[in-house]
Amino acid sequence: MADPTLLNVEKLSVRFPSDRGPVEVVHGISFAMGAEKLGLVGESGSGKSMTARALIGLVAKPGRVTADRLTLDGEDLTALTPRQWKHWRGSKIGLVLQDPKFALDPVMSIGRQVEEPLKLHTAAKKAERRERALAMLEAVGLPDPLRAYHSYPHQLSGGMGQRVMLATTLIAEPRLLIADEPTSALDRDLRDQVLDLMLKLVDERQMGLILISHDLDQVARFCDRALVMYRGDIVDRLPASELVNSQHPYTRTLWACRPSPETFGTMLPTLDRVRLEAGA
Ligand SMILES: Nc1ncnc2c1ncn2[C@@H]1O[C@H](COP(=O)(O)OP(=O)(O)OP(=O)(O)O)[C@@H](O)[C@H]1O
Repeated sequence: MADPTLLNVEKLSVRFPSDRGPVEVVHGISFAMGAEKLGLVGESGSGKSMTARALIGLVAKPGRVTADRLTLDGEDLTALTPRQWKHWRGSKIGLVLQDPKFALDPVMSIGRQVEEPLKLHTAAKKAERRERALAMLEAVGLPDPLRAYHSYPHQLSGGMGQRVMLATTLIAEPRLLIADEPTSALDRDLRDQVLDLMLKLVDERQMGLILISHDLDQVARFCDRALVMYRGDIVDRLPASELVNSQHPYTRTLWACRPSPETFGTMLPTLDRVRLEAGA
C-alpha cells in the first residue's frame, strides 16, 4: 500500500476576478496520494492544469488559491513565501510540460540547464554537478550523453527534448512529479517510450506522479488511480484500470469519446450536460 501522506489536498480552490465577481475554476477539491501514479483526466477547461499550478505555486495573479490543507511530506504549502516556493519547486515538486520548446532556454546549453537545479538546491561543486548531469542524461536514455550535454535545445528532436526536460526535473530528486500532457506533442510510438521511461524513473526513485492527460487509454495503462474532473470538481475517483468500467455518466462519455482505431470514422457520443448536472 502506497504511503497516503505524500500529498494531502483538502478543499483546494482557485478563483479569478471577473467583471461579474470572482469565478471559481477549481471548486474545493480534496484528495490524498502517496508514492503512486495518479492520473488526472477531464475535458478541456475542466481545471486539471489549474489544479497542477496550484499544487506547485504557479497560479499567476490575479488568480487566488485557497485550501483548508495542502501538505507535501507533512509540510504546509499554503504557508510558503514566494522565496520558499522557488526552493520547493525543483527540489520537492517537479513539473514536466507538454512542449520542451517552451520549457528549455534556447540560448543555454543542455548541460547547464540540467545542472541548474543542483546549483540552486544543493551544495554540489562544479565537477560533481557535471558528473550527475551526465549520469542523468544517460538515465533518460540519451544515446550520447556527452554530446547532448554540449548541445543546445534546437539541436534536439522533440523526443530528446522531452527526455532532457525530464532530466532537468528529476536531477534534484523531487518527491512529487507533476506531468501536464507530457507526451501529447510526440508521435504515438515516442509517447509510450517517454512515458515508460518516466514511470521507470518515478518507480526507482519512489516518487509520486500526477499525470495530467487527455488520453484515457494512457492513464488506464500507466497509472494506479484516476481522478476525473468536470467543471472544477472531482466527479469520479477510481482505479485507473477501471476507467473502462466506470458507471459515472461523465467518465463513461469521456471513455466512449476517446479516439481509437475502432471508433475512427464513426460518430462519437456527446455529453448530455443537462442530465449530468441535474444528477450532480
Ligand atoms: N488567467 C485566467 N483567468 C480566468 N480564468 C482562467 C485563467 N486561466 C484559466 N482559466 C479558466 O480556468 C478553467 C480551467 O482551466 P485549465 O487550464 O485548468 O483546464 P484544463 O482542464 O487543464 O484544460 P486543458 O486540458 O485544455 O489544458 C478554464 O475554464 C479556463 O478558462
